[in-house]
Amino acid sequence: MSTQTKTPSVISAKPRIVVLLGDPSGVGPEMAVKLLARQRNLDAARVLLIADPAVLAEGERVAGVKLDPLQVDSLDELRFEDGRPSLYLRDWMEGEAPVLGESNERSGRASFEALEYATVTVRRGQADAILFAPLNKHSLRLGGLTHEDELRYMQERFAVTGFVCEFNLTGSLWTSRVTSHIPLKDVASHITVEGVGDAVKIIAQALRRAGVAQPRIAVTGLNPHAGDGGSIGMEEIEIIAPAIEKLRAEGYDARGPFSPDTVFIGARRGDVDAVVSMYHDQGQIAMKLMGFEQGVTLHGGLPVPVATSASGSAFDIAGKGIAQIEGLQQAFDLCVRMASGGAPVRAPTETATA
Ligand SMILES: NC(=O)C1=CN([C@@H]2O[C@H](COP(=O)(O)OP(=O)(O)OC[C@H]3O[C@@H](n4cnc5c(N)ncnc54)[C@H](O)[C@@H]3O)[C@@H](O)[C@H]2O)C=CC1
Ligand SMILES: NCC(=O)COP(=O)(O)O
Repeated sequence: MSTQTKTPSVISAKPRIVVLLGDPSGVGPEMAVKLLARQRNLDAARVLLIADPAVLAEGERVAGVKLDPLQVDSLDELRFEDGRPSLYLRDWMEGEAPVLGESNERSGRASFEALEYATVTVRRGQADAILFAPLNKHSLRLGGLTHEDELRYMQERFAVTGFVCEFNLTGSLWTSRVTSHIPLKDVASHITVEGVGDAVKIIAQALRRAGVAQPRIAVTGLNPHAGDGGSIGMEEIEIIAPAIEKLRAEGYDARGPFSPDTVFIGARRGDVDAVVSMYHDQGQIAMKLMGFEQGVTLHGGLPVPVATSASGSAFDIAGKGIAQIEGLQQAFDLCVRMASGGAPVRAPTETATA
């Protein structure tokens, strides 16, 4: 990898995006290298890649591409050149090449440390957005994460006290969820009027910023067939319907509760702009079936855009060089648009995801 300094060209006010390689044992490094090998991405933003050298080398080997970064020795000396990624190396793997295709503590620690550095650059005012290639939550836990997930970790690092929530986007359809990465057995006890309200309000606000003046939001039930009039559970009658009523009284176009298995039929038709689900898989199974390859996860409620692909660490294909990057590309494009300010946070096309 060359670290030669090229003659600097004029630096524009392009957004500064921190890019992370994701879990070293998965497809993340390969995906990130493939992404940064696309010159148009380097022309669209000022990219700071924060990486372990052994992980980057492995990503380059698998992707079959060598990057030409501008190496910076410390964040105090951070600088950018047009059309070229800046690279800040940290030796988290202690010189060891990643073991591919499994969760392990070393990879988890490296992913976790990278995440921390990314939040530091934002807190220092050196980055406008964060894009990470797929992480692996089990590895993160082995590496020291004690939070529910990376979003709740970043929430703490950014001192955000309000509600945060993953948005999953496929085409022009958005989803948010009342609960996220918690065991299914705990979901019901976390469904509250306030929680439903938060999940609707956060996505309504994001959609308004994206140019949808009065977002139409479908809310799912918790139980099969949305409880079927109370015969399969009472959460719809006692919690979700009252939450929707309250939201409507406050001016939100919230609708439902709808049967979780069929709500996406109308949503796919364009009947609503967003679906708020009660738990992860109610939304994600539908969304991933509709557009796994282009899917994006945006971390709502943080001070800067933080995005990643809807696809994960894919241990089963790590090292094979076949990982697709369309979702990560869409996530990168979304970071560029959002961090550029003013540009609508919308899907660029119906099939693509933002
Ligand atoms: N962007 C992120 O950070 C995400 C991380 N995850 C994490 O990833 C881990 C594994 O999650 P799973 O649910 O097993 O899903 P996964 O997305 O890693 O894999 C599901 C299936 O899709 C295929 N696949 C995934 N990415 C692909 C790509 N880029 N190109 C071609 N095929 C691909 C895999 O080979 C596998 O058959 C978990 O720890 C999860 O938390 C999951 C989703 C997003
Ligand atoms: N934080 C990224 C992430 O968890 C993406 O996966 P998903 O839970 O939204 O499917």
